[in-house]
Amino acid sequence: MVLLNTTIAGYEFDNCLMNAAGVCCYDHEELTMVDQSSAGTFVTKSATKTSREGNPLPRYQAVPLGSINSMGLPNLGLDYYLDYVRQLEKQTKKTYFLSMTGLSKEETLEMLKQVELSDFKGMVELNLSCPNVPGKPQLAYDLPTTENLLTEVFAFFTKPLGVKLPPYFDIAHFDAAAEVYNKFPLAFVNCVNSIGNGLIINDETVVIKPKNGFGGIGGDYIKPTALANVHAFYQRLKPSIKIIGTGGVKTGRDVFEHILCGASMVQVGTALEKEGVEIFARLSQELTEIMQEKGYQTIEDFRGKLQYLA
Ligand SMILES: O=C1NC(=O)NC(C(=O)O)N1
Repeated sequence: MVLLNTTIAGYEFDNCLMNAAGVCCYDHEELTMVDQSSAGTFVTKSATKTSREGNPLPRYQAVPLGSINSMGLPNLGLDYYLDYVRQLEKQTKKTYFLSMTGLSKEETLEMLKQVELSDFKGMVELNLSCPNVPGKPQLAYDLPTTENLLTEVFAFFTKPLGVKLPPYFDIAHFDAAAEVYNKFPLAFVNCVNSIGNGLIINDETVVIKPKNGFGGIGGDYIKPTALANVHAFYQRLKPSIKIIGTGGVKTGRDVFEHILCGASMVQVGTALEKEGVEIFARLSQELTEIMQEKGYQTIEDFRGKLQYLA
């Protein structure tokens, strides 16, 4: 009997699959679709203190090998998502993820203080990596500022909290970033957000309007980078900090590889946008078949057990 359950920060999930923030999670309708699918849970669209329109359209384009987006954090505001999840928590034992990101340190701290004072029972995914707000850098590429923020966060925040990270590309950066994250009681790190500021061209024109076409890249293009970030942090972080793997997942084999690299949970973005929530049942079935073939009962039988060449 194969089981796809997983645990993060003492919270049990009956399935190790969920949406990636930003995909199928903008409003009650989309969140309900994920909640009622085979996914183990959902994460909300990254919330800011107040609702945001986001960037001008067209701001998302699917392409054969993935996607490009420069949404610009369109969302309905923290209260909308917090109230919705708190209502759901009254009806079920499931643990949900609330994604958020302030456009300033003050805004981030203010939102987290509001969550801390609420009866929210789930986990926070603090997005430190949005590449698409013009003029705003991907915070987690600035490690001193990130360390300063997390120091102020954990001075008061006691609920489970993880961070959504951008992809790093240099071993020295994996080392330096892990050194920072290991200083904090993080529940998880989520590797990776889209690869920021890519460019996709159709004939002679960019395909999205914001930032002259520059946008975050997802899908097949980013799986090698996503797997490397999952494994690099799995190798470097203290065991209490779990890894969520995101990036390039569209088959059960992709899920298997993320877990092999060390992921305890796997999020689906671009492929979910393309296929809809039925993808979770398909991925679960495909992963189950792979595990059965290999004689694995649970994901712990192979999580992190990527083999190297002698
Ligand atoms: O963190 C984010 N990553 C993305 O790729 N896009 C969204 C956005 O633009 O809102 N945010």
